[in-house]
Amino acid sequence: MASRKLKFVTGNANKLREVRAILAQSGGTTREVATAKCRRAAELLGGPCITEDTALCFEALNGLPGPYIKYFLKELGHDGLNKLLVGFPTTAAWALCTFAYSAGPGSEPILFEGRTDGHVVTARGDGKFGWDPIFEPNGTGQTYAEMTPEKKNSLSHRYRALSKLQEYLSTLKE
Ligand SMILES: O=P(O)(O)OP(=O)(O)OP(=O)(O)OC[C@H]1O[C@@H](n2cnc3c(O)ncnc32)[C@H](O)[C@@H]1O
Ligand SMILES: [Mg+2]
Repeated sequence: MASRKLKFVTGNANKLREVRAILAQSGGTTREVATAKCRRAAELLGGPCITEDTALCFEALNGLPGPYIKYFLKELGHDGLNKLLVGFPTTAAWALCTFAYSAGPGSEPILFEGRTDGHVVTARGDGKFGWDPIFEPNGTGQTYAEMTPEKKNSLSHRYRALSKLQEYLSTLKE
């Protein structure tokens, strides 16, 4: 199957420089992890599939733990993740969700990213899901764990990525 590389068309070198910088910031590694997972899933399934990866990125640590958050959370817990940032000038962080769609084995996965910006805080709320208690999206005054599911799903990294995926899938149906 022909690979479908997406091309950014511009005659403006400044646009290109800024788009490159912003994409690099959103994590080359995150996209590599998401692409590899989806490619492998499509091979194993022998058909089209969707996978999802979630990263939690600390500004003070240049985006780490990023896609490795699962292991950091497991080993350090909510408290340990807060302690990681002691001594740094900022607790700013962003949650990044990457959906990957593959049309089937050998077909290059297409990625859909959603980002929500916020801060890492001392755990608050009823934490049933991962790092929800320690992530407070900007302007909400609540951690993900303190929000109703409806509220989280109206502003979350996952909601934003899924909107893009949904839009793409709706164009395939035509
Ligand atoms: O099989 P997969 O889909 O990979 O599921 P996973 O649990 O391994 O998930 P990831 O590899 O994406 O790792 C992300 C980590 O972040 C956690 N996580 C993912 N989405 C989250 C969210 O919306 N709120 C809080 N924690 C989340 C999740 O529990 C993992 O510990
Ligand atoms: Mg995983």
